[in-house]
This record gives sequence, C-alpha cells and structure tokens, in this order.
Amino acid sequence: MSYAIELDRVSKIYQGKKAVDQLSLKVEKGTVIALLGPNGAGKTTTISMILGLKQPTSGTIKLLGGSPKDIKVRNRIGAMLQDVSVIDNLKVAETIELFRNYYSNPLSLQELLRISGLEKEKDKMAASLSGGQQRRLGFALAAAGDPEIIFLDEPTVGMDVTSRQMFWDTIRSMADKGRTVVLTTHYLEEADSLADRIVVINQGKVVADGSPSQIKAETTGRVISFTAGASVTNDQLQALPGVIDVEWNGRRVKLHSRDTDRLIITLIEQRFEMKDIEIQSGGLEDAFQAIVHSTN
Ligand SMILES: Nc1ncnc2c1ncn2[C@@H]1O[C@H](COP(=O)(O)OP(=O)(O)OP(=O)(O)O)[C@@H](O)[C@H]1O
Repeated sequence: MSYAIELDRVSKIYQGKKAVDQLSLKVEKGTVIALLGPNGAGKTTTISMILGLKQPTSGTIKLLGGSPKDIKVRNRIGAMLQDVSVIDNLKVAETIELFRNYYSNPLSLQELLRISGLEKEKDKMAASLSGGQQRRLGFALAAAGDPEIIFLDEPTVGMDVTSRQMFWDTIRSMADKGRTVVLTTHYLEEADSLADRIVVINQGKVVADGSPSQIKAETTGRVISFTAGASVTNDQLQALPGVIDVEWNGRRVKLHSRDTDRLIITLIEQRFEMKDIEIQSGGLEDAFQAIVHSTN
C-alpha cells in the first residue's frame, strides 16, 4: 500500500516543550482527513513538518513516498496555511497566474477563479480583498498546481456561510477526483460533514482516530444534562455507574455515558437534586469535548 502521508514517531520539541509527541499516522490516498484539537494541540506544527517547513526533532515523515523537501514531491502538493500573505500591486488574476506558472500541469485560471468563488474579484488588487476573500485566494493558490494532496489549515475562518458551503462542495469534488485532503478546523460541523477520517490531537499526541460516526459512537454515547442543586458534588457524579465524563458549567452539569437510560434511573433513585433535565445523543462536539477532557 502506498500512502499519501506517513509519520513514524514524529516529535517536535520547542525550548524543552513537546509540541508534537511521538506521533504516528498513515493517510491513504484519496482520503479527506480532518485534524482536530484544542488550541496549541500541535496541529499546525504537524502540518508544517509534513510540508517540510519545520524539521522534526525526531522521527520520520514521508510524503507521497518521498521526502517532504524533495522538489518533485513538493510540486505534487498544495498548501493553504493560516496566514495568507498577498503580493502588493498584483491583481487577483495576476496573483493566480504567477502561481500557475510554477507548475507543469496547472488548473486553468478560469477553473481556479470558479472553485475559489473569485470570478467577480479577478481584477481587484489582491491586497484590497476582505479577510474571507483573501482566504479564498489562498485556496486558489493552493489548488493552482492541481495537487495530489492539498493541506488546508483552518480554511474557512472568516468565510461567510455561502462561501463556506461552496468551499465544502469544492473539497468534496476534489475528493471525488481521488485527491487527498488534509484539513485542520475548529468547526466540528465542518469535520463531520467533510471528512472520511478524523484524527483528534491533544498535547501533541493522537488521542482518537476514526470515521466521524466511529468517533461519535465510541467515545460519548449520550449526554444527560441538568442544573444541579447545591448538594450535588463532582465526586458523587464521577462515581455513578457508566459515567464517562462530567463537565460543569456553573451549576449546569453534562454527564457523558454509554447508557443514559440506566444512568437517569440511578440519578432519580438516588434522589439527586436536578432541574431542567435534558437527554441528547452525543454529537461530534460532545465526543470531542469528552476525548479532550479525558486525555488532559
Ligand atoms: N515557533 C515556536 N516556538 C515555540 N513554541 C511554539 C512554536 N510554534 C508552536 N509552539 C508551541 O507548540 C504547541 C503547538 O502549537 P501549534 O501551533 O502546532 O498548535 P495548534 O494545534 O495548531 O493550535 P491552534 O489550534 O491554536 O492553531 C503550542 O504549545 C505552541 O505554543
């Protein structure tokens, strides 16, 4: 099996602090993979190392079977990083043309303007675009060489709802053409809707890995939330059978459990002081919170 990306026990240490810790990951070609994790988890550092922009402290990385620093490999990938910097005094179309010229088989200017939704802005100065439009230009530049793997670091930050939906459609059509897409995002809905595979990173380590439905099913099951009376303590709740995680927000409590039917009966039998009880099936948001909580 040839993988698009292979990381073998990769670590990155900054001034004695481990940003990425013995991370191993294999990504099959044609996958849309989302890296999720709280701020500072190590997502951007991981992507920068895969791209050859940062050197791992230890471990090995293969990109399309070769070295991330190999120019032939680099020509087959595209990246949209968090800070898109535009070139002064160039129009949108001119900027895209400049990038197209780097590649032997670029997508056409027309196609790039279309997939980034910048047809109307093509004659505007790139520096005058709004934040969301600049990110779309960043996407057009990342896609310019018709890459086999495209890396998107927080791609939809600052995009309005329409742009985001259009962007998602574009990502899906890239995946349909067999392209590998690696994205980091804080929008769990985005990961849920786009990704075949979600890898949750916390403190530089992979703490969960699976399809969105596997992540949801394996980790949380369901959630009971209620407003707890003054007598209810965290220790009492943690000790209840089947409780995976307890989250507090003021006096509002969220109990994660695989068997909420049994748990609600226990809570009532033990006469816990509860108001405004809700039972929800856990979504990706809850799964994510539970994973991060339990691995902190
Ligand atoms: N150049 C650097 N020098 C020192 N520490 C750094 C450097 N870059 C990142 N770090 C630290 O490494 C850790 C991982 O950072 P990284 O940017 O990879 O996280 P992230 O998951 O992308 O976060 P976010 O979601 O906030 O973008 C953090 O603790 C960060 O402070």
